[in-house]
Amino acid sequence: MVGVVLAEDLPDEPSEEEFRLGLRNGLILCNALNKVHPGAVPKVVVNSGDSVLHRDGAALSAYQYFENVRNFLLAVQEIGLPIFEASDLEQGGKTARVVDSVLALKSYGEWKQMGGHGSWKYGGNSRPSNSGNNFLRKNLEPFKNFSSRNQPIYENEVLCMKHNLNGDIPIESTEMTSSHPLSMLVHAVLAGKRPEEVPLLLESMLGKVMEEFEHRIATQTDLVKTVLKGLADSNKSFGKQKVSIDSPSASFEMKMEKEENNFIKSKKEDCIHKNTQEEEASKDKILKQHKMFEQQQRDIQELKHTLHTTRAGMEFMQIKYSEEFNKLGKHLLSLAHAASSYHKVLEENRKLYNQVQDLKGSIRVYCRVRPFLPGQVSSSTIGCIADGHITIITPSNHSLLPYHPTEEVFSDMQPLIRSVLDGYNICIFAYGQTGSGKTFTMSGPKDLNEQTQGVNYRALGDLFKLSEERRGAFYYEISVQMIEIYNEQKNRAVGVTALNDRSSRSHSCLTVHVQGRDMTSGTILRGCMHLIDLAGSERVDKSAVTGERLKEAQHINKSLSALGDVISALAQKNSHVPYRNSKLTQLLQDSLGRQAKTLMFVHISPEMDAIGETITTLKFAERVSSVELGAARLNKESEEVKELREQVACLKAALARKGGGSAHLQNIIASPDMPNVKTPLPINSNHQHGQEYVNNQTNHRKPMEDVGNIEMQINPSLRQKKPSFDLQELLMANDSPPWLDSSSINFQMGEYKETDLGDWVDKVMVNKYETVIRDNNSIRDWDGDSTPLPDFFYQRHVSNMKVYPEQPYQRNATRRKDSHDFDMQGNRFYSVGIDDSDDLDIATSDSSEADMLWQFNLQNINTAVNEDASRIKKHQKPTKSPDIR
Ligand SMILES: Nc1ncnc2c1ncn2[C@@H]1O[C@H](COP(=O)(O)OP(=O)(O)OP(=O)(O)O)[C@@H](O)[C@H]1O
Repeated sequence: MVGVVLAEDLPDEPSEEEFRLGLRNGLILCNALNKVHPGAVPKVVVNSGDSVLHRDGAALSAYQYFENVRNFLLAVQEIGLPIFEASDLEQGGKTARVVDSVLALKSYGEWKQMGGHGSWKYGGNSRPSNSGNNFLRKNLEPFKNFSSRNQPIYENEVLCMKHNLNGDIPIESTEMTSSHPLSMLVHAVLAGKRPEEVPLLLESMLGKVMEEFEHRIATQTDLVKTVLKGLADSNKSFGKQKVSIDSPSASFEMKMEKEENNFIKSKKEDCIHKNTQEEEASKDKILKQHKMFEQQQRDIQELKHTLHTTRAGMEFMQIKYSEEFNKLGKHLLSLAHAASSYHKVLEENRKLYNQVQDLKGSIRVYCRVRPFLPGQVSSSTIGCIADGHITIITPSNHSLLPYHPTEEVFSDMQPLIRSVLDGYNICIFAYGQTGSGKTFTMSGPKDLNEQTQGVNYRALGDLFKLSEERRGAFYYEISVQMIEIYNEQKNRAVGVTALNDRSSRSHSCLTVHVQGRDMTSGTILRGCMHLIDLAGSERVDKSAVTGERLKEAQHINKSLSALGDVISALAQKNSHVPYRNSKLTQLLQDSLGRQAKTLMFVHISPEMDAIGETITTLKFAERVSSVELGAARLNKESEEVKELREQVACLKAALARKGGGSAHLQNIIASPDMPNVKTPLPINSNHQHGQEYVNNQTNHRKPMEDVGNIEMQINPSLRQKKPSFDLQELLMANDSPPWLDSSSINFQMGEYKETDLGDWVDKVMVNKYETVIRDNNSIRDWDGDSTPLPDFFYQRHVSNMKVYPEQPYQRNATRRKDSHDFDMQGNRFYSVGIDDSDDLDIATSDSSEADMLWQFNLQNINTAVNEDASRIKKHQKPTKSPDIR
């Protein structure tokens, strides 16, 4: 209410002592009273000096101190509010009375603020009363203890009291000075009474007073007991309270005790509340800890479960691991085995590599001199063979050459033969005049035994042996095919000539196909080796042959000439190598050239009368040895080849569904001219079987008279059934050109069937077949049915194929110097010109060219071919030369 007084204010929550000290100078009290009742204290004394006021009041003058408190008390008294004694503001005073007075003042102020309606009542210990008659003055005794100035006040009060009560009462002023209020009350009651009434009045009054006191004491006692009991019940933990009710005389003290009890109670309640809160907090904490504990238990269970699962998994993994480990061990073992085998192969290849380097760039040429035959007594023309030079000596000199058995010869060429297993194409052929020992080298003598075995046997034996050694690193399939080219046909023939009673009249071709699969990498290696025992070159006049023999000789010489041409073209690095000029060179195409390793055995005879042939042969050998072929190519199977194989398989399957002519086509597909297609010849890879096969083949070599074709030669009608593919015959048999008329093809194929040609398929058959494919984009069976071809086959095979004419066409074409490639483009044929005017001169200087002429009008046939084929029917009727047939 009063705000800050003298720069100091009471604290917000002052202690009792602070409260007392704050009120001690009376400034707050006076100001507060003035606020409530303006002008109640007209003059409030404020410290005039500069000294700072202290709560202990040391700086205050007694005057100031007393004046304010006195004025306050007087004013309050005037209003009718409960008062206190000035000493209550001193240390040890009863502050409860001060508090009561202040609270009464506060209540009074609030009542006035509300308008002051009605009578103001205060619920404190003292009840103010506006009634002057009922007013009980307070004991002002304490003021007497102050300065002398107290006396006037006291006196004034007494006077005032006298005046107020009853001035008429004849009471002595000294009695009126009785300090006890009760005396004043008594005086007031007794005033004006008669003396005889006083005892009764006093008795009655005292009785009532006693009643009232007793009643109040009882009430207060009950109240205190109730409170104490409640406190004791609710706060046993705080100990017993010592409550004294021995002083029922002081209501203020009781009130204060009550307040104190209330305060204590509230404090205790606060403590209880605080404890309760702490307990609740503790409970919450425990609850949380319990929940956390439970959660941890669950987590532990989960972890245990996970651990169990993981352990089981680990055990399972361990088992699996040990199994895998065992498997791996086995696998490693096999790999180690394969690796060791592979290393062996590598080692071997390394050795071979040097030999390959030796061979690189040239055809290896061996020269073998046949020794004199038993019974022959003659001087050798061969003087010395050393350092690549062969000395031919004159008859006057004689020389004895060291004899080299076939075993020794073979060991020298063995690495070359072995390279077929590494995917190289090999060509070994024996060249030489008749009787010079070609067959002896390649196959062996008549009385064959292990020592006299020729190169063929030894090569096959070695290949099988080597493939067996490489087992584990490589898997080999070895196939063998035997072909003999007689008069540019299918056949083997031997006959008696003047120079050799067992003269080979055909070229014998033993071909070994090898397919090896690298067990480690899966790479496919393909190699093929031709072992060729050529028919003997001879001077026609010397061999004294006529008729068929002469013709044979001419064919032989011509094919050897073609071989010479190929060699020559290779030597000159011509872009075109005339492989197609003979069956022999066609057959050797993939093994005689820039992709293969070639070895030629040149055989010469030691006889003096063979010196001419010997020199010719050696010149040919010299020519051959000068050929540079370059590095041989390794035949590794690429993806494309794999695809081709699959396509061929598809094709075969498609043909198989059609039946009939599929077998023929399979033969065609499997022919040596089909690149990278495995031959269908069923050769067992077993060594023994292979040898037996070759033995059988050798055993089947019979004198010319014994073979069927000789018989057929004797009987021309039979001969015509052979698939000679004589154009003249064909044209006579069929009006329309064979490549345009399916019937002619059927005829040819039918003829083909009859001859039972085995695995060898004439190129012309392929050509004719291709024609059909090209024309109709389908495969036509012999009976005319057609099977649609897959596009890929057409694109990959047919479109890349060239057509090679049948031999009669070539023979007619040989008359021309110009040459043309045969091609399938536009369904037209172009003649292959063979410039063979010198062919026969190469190997057979005195061959009769007239005998080689074919009585066929080349101009006519070319015209017919290049123009409308149908016109051939009408206009082309070639005449047959009587010299030929
Ligand atoms: N190196 C040799 N050692 C012993 N005899 C040999 C030798 N070479 C060849 N002969 C014998 O010479 C004869 C003729 O040999 P071979 O038949 O092998 O000759 P060729 O060149 O094949 O003849 P053709 O070309 O006429 O077939 C045979 O009796 C053969 O045994």
